[in-house]
Amino acid sequence: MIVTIDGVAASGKSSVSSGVARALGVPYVSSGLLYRAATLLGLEAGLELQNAPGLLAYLQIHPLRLEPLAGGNRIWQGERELTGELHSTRVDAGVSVVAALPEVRAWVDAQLRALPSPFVAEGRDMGTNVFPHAGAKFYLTASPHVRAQRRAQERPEDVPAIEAALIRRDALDRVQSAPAPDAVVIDTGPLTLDGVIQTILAQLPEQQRSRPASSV
Ligand SMILES: Nc1ncnc2c1ncn2[C@@H]1O[C@H](COP(=O)(O)OP(=O)(O)O)[C@@H](O)[C@H]1O
Ligand SMILES: Nc1ccn([C@H]2C[C@H](O)[C@@H](COP(=O)(O)OP(=O)(O)O)O2)c(=O)n1
Repeated sequence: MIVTIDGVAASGKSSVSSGVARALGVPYVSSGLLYRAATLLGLEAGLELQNAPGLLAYLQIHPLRLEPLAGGNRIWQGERELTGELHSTRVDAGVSVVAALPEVRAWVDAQLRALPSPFVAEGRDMGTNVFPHAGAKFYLTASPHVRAQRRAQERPEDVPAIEAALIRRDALDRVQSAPAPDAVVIDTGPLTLDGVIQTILAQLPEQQRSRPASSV
């Protein structure tokens, strides 16, 4: 079975997906990391981020490999691990431009659809576009201020600067970020991380919840 967890930036998608995936004993798949890695490579290559043909040609020559694990996803370009470089302010600022390119979206979607299920997939359009037949779909929200306060633990900027950047990115990502009509929408603002994870686990079909945890 595929479980999708979509939502706005810093709503808790990757932390929640990791917790749900661990409980189910399956990997989780971070689609955002592929957009982030494409952005990093485009910036490093000095490409205009709107230049879809140039970016795709570069990605064909330097393919990326996503390693989905329950504990955290890793991403590689050959022997080089990019994971630790993907959550910088510079990548945050450029990634929405890259994610708006239909050619790049098709490239990401093809990689995701080639992955063997079961898994938990997180991003923006997992439940709408990439895995519309997923067995369970969730969509996480929280106010920009709550999200900025959370992100401030991980970024050097202060809360107002992070909040402004999140609002800007919400607007740029809006097209692909609508919840699936059959997704359960969860406001994570009043909940702890574990509270969100338990809310999702409680709504999964019984046979899914009782899967023994494996060592993924
Ligand atoms: N319900 C929650 N309560 C408090 N902090 C949370 C909650 N959900 C996520 N966080 C924290 O907020 C930050 C952003 O979460 P993350 O999983 O990276 O979000 P996303 O993948 O949507 O960008 C992380 O530091 C995470 O630990
Ligand atoms: N399925 C997806 C996943 C991410 N994106 C875009 C939107 C976001 O701005 C970036 C980065 O997404 P990611 O989930 O890694 O990060 P945030 O939670 O937004 O901080 O990629 C997308 O358009 N579609």
